[in-house]
Amino acid sequence: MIKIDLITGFLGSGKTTFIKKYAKHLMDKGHHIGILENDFGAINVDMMLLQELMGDYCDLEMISGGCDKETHRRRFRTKLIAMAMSGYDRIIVEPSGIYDIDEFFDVLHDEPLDQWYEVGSVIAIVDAQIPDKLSKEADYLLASEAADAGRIILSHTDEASPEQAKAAVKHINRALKQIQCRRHFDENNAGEVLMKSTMQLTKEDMDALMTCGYVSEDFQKMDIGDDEGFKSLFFMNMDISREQLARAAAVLMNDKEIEKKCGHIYRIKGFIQEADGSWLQINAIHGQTTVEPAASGQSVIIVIGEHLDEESIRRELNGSNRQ
Ligand SMILES: Nc1nc2c(ncn2[C@@H]2O[C@H](COP(=O)(O)OP(=O)(O)OP(=O)(O)O)[C@@H](O)[C@H]2O)c(=O)[nH]1
Repeated sequence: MIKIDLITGFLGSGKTTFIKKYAKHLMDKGHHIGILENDFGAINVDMMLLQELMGDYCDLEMISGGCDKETHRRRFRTKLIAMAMSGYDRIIVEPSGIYDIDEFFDVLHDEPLDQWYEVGSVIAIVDAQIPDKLSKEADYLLASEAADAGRIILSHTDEASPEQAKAAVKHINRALKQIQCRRHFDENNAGEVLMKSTMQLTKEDMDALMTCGYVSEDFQKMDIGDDEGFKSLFFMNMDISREQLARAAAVLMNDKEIEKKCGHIYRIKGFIQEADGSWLQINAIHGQTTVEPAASGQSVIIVIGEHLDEESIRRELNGSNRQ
């Protein structure tokens, strides 16, 4: 049987960062792995970020999104059928930051996939700096991902205070209660919740994560509709400098007046090209923007959030809202 791992986590929690490390660890152990990027967006930035892993023992596959839930489920299934013939012994699935976890279990329970695959580790990555108040939909995603996880990694703990980390676990428990799930995580127990930055995970941590399994818990489902709430917007070929982008990202994510016009933004990511042709990778979470050189890229800025207004955001990125 091929083992299949699911790595969930809200926008910007650290899934891609974790997968880079986890995949290397699995390859060092002699596994032949496939990474399936299961993204709802039209362009898969994460796929570009994982390119460096590709080689004899690792392949990347992607399900292109921009479709309704049923089509996505069908594409996921078809992809797994093809991947079962490709000689992998372990598959890692990274869904988009907004994901209905049922799709994973339902597809794997159906024939013929149930004959070929067994669920390995279900790992939920939760940002220790998660805001105390989230929308109903965001709380549902948080709880549904935690409910079945074999382990939770509480990421960004290097930036968070111990109180913030405890508050994040309390938040998960509150969200679980809201969906009538009995599962409860102990704020002081390092067993089920690994309180560590994704950058600081050791080989021993990875060994434990490889075998952490999953938990089957019942909870009340919520239908996160295809068109309401969360949205990913793609701004292609923007003529924007790194300074202008950092400024716009800070305003878009922190300014309450701008939020009224543009919507609630959780995440901005993408690439911009410098005048000399080199690429910069942009990552904005918690209203903080980091810009780092990237080996390659595509001229796109992705803005993800709730109730977004595309034109207002475009104007803000162009710096024209305040003129
Ligand atoms: N300080 C700190 N930064 C982190 C940690 N994990 C990830 N990051 C950074 O947070 C940003 C987002 O990380 P990603 O790994 O891209 O997050 P993701 O969950 O794949 O994000 P989405 O693609 O939006 O779903 C990047 O700038 C990472 O370098 C962590 O534990 N600590």
